[in-house]
Amino acid sequence: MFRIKTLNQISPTGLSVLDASRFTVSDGVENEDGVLVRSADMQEYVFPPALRAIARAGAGTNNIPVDRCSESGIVVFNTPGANANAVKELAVCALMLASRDVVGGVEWVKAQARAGEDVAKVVEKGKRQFVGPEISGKNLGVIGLGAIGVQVANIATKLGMTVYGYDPFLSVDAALSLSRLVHHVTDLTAIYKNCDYITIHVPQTADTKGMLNAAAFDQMKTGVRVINLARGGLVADEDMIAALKSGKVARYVTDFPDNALTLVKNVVPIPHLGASSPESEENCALMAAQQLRDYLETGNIRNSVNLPTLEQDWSGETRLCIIHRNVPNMLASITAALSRENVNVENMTNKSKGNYAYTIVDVSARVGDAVADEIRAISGVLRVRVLRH
Ligand SMILES: NC(=O)C1=CN([C@@H]2O[C@H](COP(=O)(O)OP(=O)(O)OC[C@H]3O[C@@H](n4cnc5c(N)ncnc54)[C@H](O)[C@@H]3O)[C@@H](O)[C@H]2O)C=CC1
Ligand SMILES: O=C(O)CCC(=O)C(=O)O
Repeated sequence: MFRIKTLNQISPTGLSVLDASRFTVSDGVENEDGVLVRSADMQEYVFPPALRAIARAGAGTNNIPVDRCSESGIVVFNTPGANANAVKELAVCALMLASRDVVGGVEWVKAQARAGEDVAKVVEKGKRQFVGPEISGKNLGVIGLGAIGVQVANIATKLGMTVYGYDPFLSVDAALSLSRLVHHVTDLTAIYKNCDYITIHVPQTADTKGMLNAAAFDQMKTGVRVINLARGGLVADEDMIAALKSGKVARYVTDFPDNALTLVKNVVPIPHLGASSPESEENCALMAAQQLRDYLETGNIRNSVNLPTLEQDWSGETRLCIIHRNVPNMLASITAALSRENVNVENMTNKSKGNYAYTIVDVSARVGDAVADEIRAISGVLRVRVLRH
């Protein structure tokens, strides 16, 4: 029986793949084998001894201490692309909110009604103050052309915008999905200099934190409209507030409001709704739960952010799943340990990702803990699991 702890509300459709005969799922289980999480902050999370995997039902993993997980042999999964359509649709809405002062107008109409005014009459007089430009014919810069950025760039071309896209690590899949109408630029300056609207869709990492700062705003057009549905930390708050006050930035639509920003004029704060559609919540939960289930039951890894994708069909009686550092001599040490114990290897696969690697060894015998302990003792091995067919 595997114990799965949920740290956020996870769609029941996703949880339904965790069969109750093999999985106990709740927010109260202890010494959990796996965690299902959305945005809960796990940075200070104390890992219980049994914890082997964390599945993020979503894209961003900056709420998870990924380096600490890797060092503890804990696999971190996410669900690439599963919520991209929901974010794309909110990005279209954000383009409108960045242009037309719908939010200001709605607040004003309600205030008129509260003040006892005849709303139907006053709107015609008052609406002038909420005029905003159309997006058609304007330039949009998309920073980050991953699952979301590509979809936003493509749909914006259909809304009559001229689109510039920037991503120094553009994947082949993303490049193939990108409309040929999108101008792919290799320098952020091209985005800053040319664009009336800029939307950012990159992960928050040490490299991207605060990338939209005073130096970036200085290069942008006066009156630029900025959309951030990615992460709050990508934008330097103080610099954004100064840019809004000076008129450099005409409006800032953010899915990550905080107290410093929320009441500043021309900020449109959205309560992190990017992935909040039933479709996206189901897609993410399903993918996260399936990946977690498969890893716990078979050792196969799909869509991990800290370990390679590695799937091997079962062949043999016992499966050894070994997470180790990506350094020379590991495979030789593992196979030497197996041959010392007279264990025959049926099938073996090894793959690496950055500083870490993963090896699955299927062996014909029903091996015991002694073999696993011998492999655990190899310098560079971080975690060994023994699964039986
Ligand atoms: N508001 C919300 O509810 C949601 C927010 N997000 C956020 O959006 C981010 C992007 O999501 P996806 O597109 O699904 O991820 P993705 O991993 O498919 O795409 C991210 C892209 O950013 C690019 N990138 C990385 N560093 C860059 C840099 N310095 N400059 C330009 N491009 C850079 C990568 O090469 C990649 O193509 C997530 O990391 C997450 O933080 C994602 C889903 C929902
Ligand atoms: O689970 C959510 O609602 C947030 C989604 C998100 O921010 C992400 O997938 O990175």
